Amino acid sequence: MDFSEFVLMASTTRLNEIERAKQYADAVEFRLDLADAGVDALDVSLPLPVLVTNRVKGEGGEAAPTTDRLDRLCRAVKQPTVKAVDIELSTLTDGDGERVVDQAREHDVTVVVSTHDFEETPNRDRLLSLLTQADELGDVAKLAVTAKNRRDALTLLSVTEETTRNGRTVATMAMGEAGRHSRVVAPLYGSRIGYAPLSGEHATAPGQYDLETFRQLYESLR
Ligand SMILES: O=C1C[C@@](O)(C(=O)O)C[C@@H](O)[C@@H]1O
Repeated sequence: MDFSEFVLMASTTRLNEIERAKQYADAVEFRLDLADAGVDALDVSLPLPVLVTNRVKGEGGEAAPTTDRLDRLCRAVKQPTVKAVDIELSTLTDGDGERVVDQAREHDVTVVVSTHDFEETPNRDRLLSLLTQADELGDVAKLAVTAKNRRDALTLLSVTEETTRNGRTVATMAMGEAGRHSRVVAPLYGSRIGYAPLSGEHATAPGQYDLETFRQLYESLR
């Protein structure tokens, strides 16, 4: 997956949902940290390409910050169905996430370098700096922040437009109610990934649209 165009990810913990997701999604985000199944569940052929995420606690996930978390990601990228892997920027700058990137490179798997802020939307300079750092360490620079008001959403959209114009591949979204619309609008400004659960009750982040709604809104806007 090269993310040269927008990719709508069905975000899921259950790979048997893929058949249903196929109707609306371009790919699947498998949330290893939230799933009952382990890496072995990926050892099958699936109808959509998989982005694997093993989100650490503190960035919206359930995985403890152990070497086992990264071992699982390293094993996952060896599965032929896995075409992209998510690793947090903080794991690359303060942790030992580099080996996940090395393993991904070896298996021709795209690296999404992510940052999450569940409290607020940092200022414009900080957003630009996070996206620039992430872009330098991976293939897609991803930023999920919390918008408290429309101005926050606008800041994120503006940063998305600027970084895309400068040739970077980014994925952005504002979590929470005030930023909800940004999930379907950000792709118009260059964001290359949207995340949506098959149904609202299985949301993996605040303010997500369900998959069908996301697809419909996106198609009607673009
Ligand atoms: O990091 C992201 C983005 C996300 O947090 C969102 O806001 O849609 C959803 C997560 O599943 C994914 O790993």
